[in-house]
Amino acid sequence: MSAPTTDHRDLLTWVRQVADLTQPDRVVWCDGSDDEYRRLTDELVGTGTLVRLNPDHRPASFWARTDPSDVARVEERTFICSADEADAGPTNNWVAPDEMKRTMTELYRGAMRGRAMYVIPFCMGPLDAEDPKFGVEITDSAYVVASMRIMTRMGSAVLAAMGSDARYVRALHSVGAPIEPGDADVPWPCSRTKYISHFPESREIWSYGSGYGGNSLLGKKCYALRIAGVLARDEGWLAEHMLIIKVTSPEGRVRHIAGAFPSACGKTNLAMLDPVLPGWKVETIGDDIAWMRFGPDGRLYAINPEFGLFGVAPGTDWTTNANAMRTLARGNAIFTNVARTDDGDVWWEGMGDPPAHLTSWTGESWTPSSGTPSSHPNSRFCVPIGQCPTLAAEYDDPHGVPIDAILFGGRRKTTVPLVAEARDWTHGVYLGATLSSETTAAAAGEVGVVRRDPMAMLPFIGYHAGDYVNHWLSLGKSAPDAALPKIFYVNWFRRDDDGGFLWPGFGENIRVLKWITERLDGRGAAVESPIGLLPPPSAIDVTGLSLPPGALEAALAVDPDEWRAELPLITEWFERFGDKLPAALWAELDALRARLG
Ligand SMILES: Nc1nc2c(ncn2[C@@H]2O[C@H](COP(=O)(O)OP(=O)(O)OP(=O)(O)O)[C@@H](O)[C@H]2O)c(=O)[nH]1
Ligand SMILES: O=C([O-])CC(=O)C(=O)O
Ligand SMILES: [Mn+2]
Repeated sequence: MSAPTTDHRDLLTWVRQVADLTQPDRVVWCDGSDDEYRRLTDELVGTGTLVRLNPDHRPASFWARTDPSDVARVEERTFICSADEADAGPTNNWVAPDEMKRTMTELYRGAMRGRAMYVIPFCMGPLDAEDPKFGVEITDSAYVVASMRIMTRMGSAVLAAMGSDARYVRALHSVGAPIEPGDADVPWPCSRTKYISHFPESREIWSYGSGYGGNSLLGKKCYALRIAGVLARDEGWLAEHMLIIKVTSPEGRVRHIAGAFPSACGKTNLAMLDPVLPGWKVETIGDDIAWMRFGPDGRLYAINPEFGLFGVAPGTDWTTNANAMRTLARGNAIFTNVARTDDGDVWWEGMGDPPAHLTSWTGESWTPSSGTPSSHPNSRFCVPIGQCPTLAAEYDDPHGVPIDAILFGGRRKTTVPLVAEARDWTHGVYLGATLSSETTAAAAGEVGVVRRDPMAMLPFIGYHAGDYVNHWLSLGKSAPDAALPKIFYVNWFRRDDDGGFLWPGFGENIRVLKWITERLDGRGAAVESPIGLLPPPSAIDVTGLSLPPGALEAALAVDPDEWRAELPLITEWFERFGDKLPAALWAELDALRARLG
């Protein structure tokens, strides 16, 4: 941590203006060094925000508990403040930019009193990219600085690369909890008033009141999806909520697959898949965000703009996601809202049998008979992606990897089969635009409610959702058909009558990926169905898998009655887009209705 070593005038001016407004005790320019990280985490241990875990179990790792009101993204308090209200569309909250800035300026006034104000220069994607995507986050949270160091490329090297005039996204964050003279700080400062605001025209992010990941690590959803999405629309590329993997067959055939699933619906797990089929290899490139642009050969190339993993803890175990467990075993992790064992390790639901005693995410003594989960369902681990044993060598390549297939997936108990293939790009965009999923604990609000979530981007589209699906359609026209990725629709979460999962998921998902790669190779059997091309059950390799009789058939089934019941829901969804809904998507819906009879 040092004085600014930059002559970037615009940045220096902005930092001074923010300090004048927010009145911090001191301004700290973050250099991203190990020393700085050690100092910050020591301070956080001092304030009780972090608890150091037992280094025998978890080297250089920490346990954090949030305020119980500050545990997830707050979609109700997230705003797209475009100049024109119409540009925010039917799926976003909108407030006029001037009005939002007036309101939030008053909230920021004096908001950092008694605190340090940290300046974090960061870059989304490799620094040696042709057009590096810089940002600077100003925050009064040391937890945010420590987390941003794991999640982004940040510090002195970024500031140097920005030179004196690089364009950057201004990302301002305050927990909104000034410390008045004589008052003590609390372990998790935050405010009841929360705003997560985006100004797409000026490429600014203003966040207030929350310290939780998606609301405060502004390089992630706010920049890499909502602001980058607007840039992508204007510049002809895609900023998507997708994992990226490299899949190698036993014959050595390499395929790259991107997949969009809503929050807490399986991206991190698929990104780190440990294949059960012999000879198959899956390597990780990204687990949450993909930036994709067409290369000179007409193919779509994807990079992961992030530097770390911010994964859902519950359900993560040696049996479900051994690679995540291996990544975490190397240490350097921050665990938020999980439970702590008496000997200084972490535990969460899904990690085998519970220990006899824990300290729960709310800080209370917990035993298996407590009757409540020990960890919050949206508890998270934050860890450098470089520690992932399956990280692909291509991860750092600024040109990215050519995408062969795109998966759209949701969490549906019924209706949606294990896998279906789109007939063509337009049909695939239709499948993405009508994607539905049950809500999860990743966002504040009710859990388990089916909602439409276009391309798993509902909370992250920074402009009109109709323009967004149109952008997808028009990109399909800009490349030769043969070069476009094939699109598939998947659902790992279908249930049987007793409520159990019909498909075992996790490492077994390689069986579905195998069929997908066979389809890419022009092999692999497929049968027509009203919703797309389906594998006959015999086309899924179930060697070594014992499923209950009829389970695979049930997982793959398309029930016309269930799909007829979807039609009015899809119609209602499309009507929300008004005249922005591309005619081609209405035509797809009409064709589906006709096929269902
Ligand atoms: N049954 C089943 N559950 C799964 C599967 N994959 C993931 N899950 C569970 O779904 C939850 C969320 O999975 P993640 O992989 O963390 O989801 P994500 O899409 O990365 O979530 P975000 O980080 O919020 O974007 C975890 O509890 C997983 O254990 C699967 O194939 N089958
Ligand atoms: O953004 C967050 O807070 C966590 C996350 O990855 C998601 O919700 O999709
Ligand atoms: Mn994830």
